[in-house]
Amino acid sequence: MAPTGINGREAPDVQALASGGGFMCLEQTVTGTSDHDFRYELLEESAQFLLDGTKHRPNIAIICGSGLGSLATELEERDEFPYETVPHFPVSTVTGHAGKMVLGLLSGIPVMCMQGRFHAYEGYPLWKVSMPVRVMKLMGIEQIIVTNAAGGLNEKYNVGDIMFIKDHINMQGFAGDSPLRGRNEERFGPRFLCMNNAYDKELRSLAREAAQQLGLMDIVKEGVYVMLGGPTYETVAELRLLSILGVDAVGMSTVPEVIVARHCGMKVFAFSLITNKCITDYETDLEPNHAEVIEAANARQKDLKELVKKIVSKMAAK
Ligand SMILES: O=P(O)(O)O[C@H]1O[C@H](CO)[C@@H](O)[C@H]1O
Ligand code: HPA
Repeated sequence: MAPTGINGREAPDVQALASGGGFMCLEQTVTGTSDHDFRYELLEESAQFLLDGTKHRPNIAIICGSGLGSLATELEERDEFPYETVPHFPVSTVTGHAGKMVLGLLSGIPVMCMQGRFHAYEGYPLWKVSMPVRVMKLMGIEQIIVTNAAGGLNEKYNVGDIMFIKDHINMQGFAGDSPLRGRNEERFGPRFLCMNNAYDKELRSLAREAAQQLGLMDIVKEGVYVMLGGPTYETVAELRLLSILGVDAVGMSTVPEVIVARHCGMKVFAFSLITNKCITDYETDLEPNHAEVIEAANARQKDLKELVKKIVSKMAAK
């Protein structure tokens, strides 16, 4: 019988781990927070399951943020895979995140959409939040569009603005956490990863071109995103601090996905839809809430769909 470990779980085979038999963080195993989903072979199983269920072979993926999932409904000849049916996948628990992988054609171009993402505040470790990105890589994805809903901290931003992300501040990284924490999987990428060009300049320039052609440039901004752990919105003091740090938009996602995408060599374009203005003074009764986030996302739905379609066409043509 296998020896029983912490919390009645099977004790980790430390020797196998040390010799590379399993790709999980030893500490996660010992603390009982890993359920072994991190192993390369299991990610291959998720990827193979999706490939077996569709004829589409996309090179481009889109992660849909809060309220932005209807982008996936634009896909033609859709194949949909609820997360609970995909081997080794976590499930989405947040309103505005349908929880499906959708493959199909966007303006005739094969794409893959994550209609709903995973967040750290749902209880997932960062590696699990971002594991679908590795599954995408194993399916052939080379370019990814990461979208989110975010609070506008830059005073010049209005609700409904679209901020192309040019850089981020990885707050979790400051505190010692990372989706890449643990033994490095060389089959995906290097142990030490540079992040100074994480957001691809060429893709951003294509996106600007697309926005220009659609007459959207007056609502397009370019700025710095920060991910906080959530699920609380920020205090006034926290927002004032972030403002001093040079943050333009505040959210609770995206950064782990971008880190993992860059680790495995994908090109990244990302944008935030500004769904609310961050409240930086004490003299107000206004309070941010998720309903307004979804409402603002719905209001900008049409423009976003057009923009993403055009960007995808340009990405496919380059
Ligand atoms: O980042 P996405 O998933 O778009 O969602 C944003 O909206 C939610 C808060 O209203 C948080 O989940 C935040 O991260
Ligand atoms: N703060 C953090 N996350 C968010 C916000 C916000 O104001 N709006 C949408 N997601």
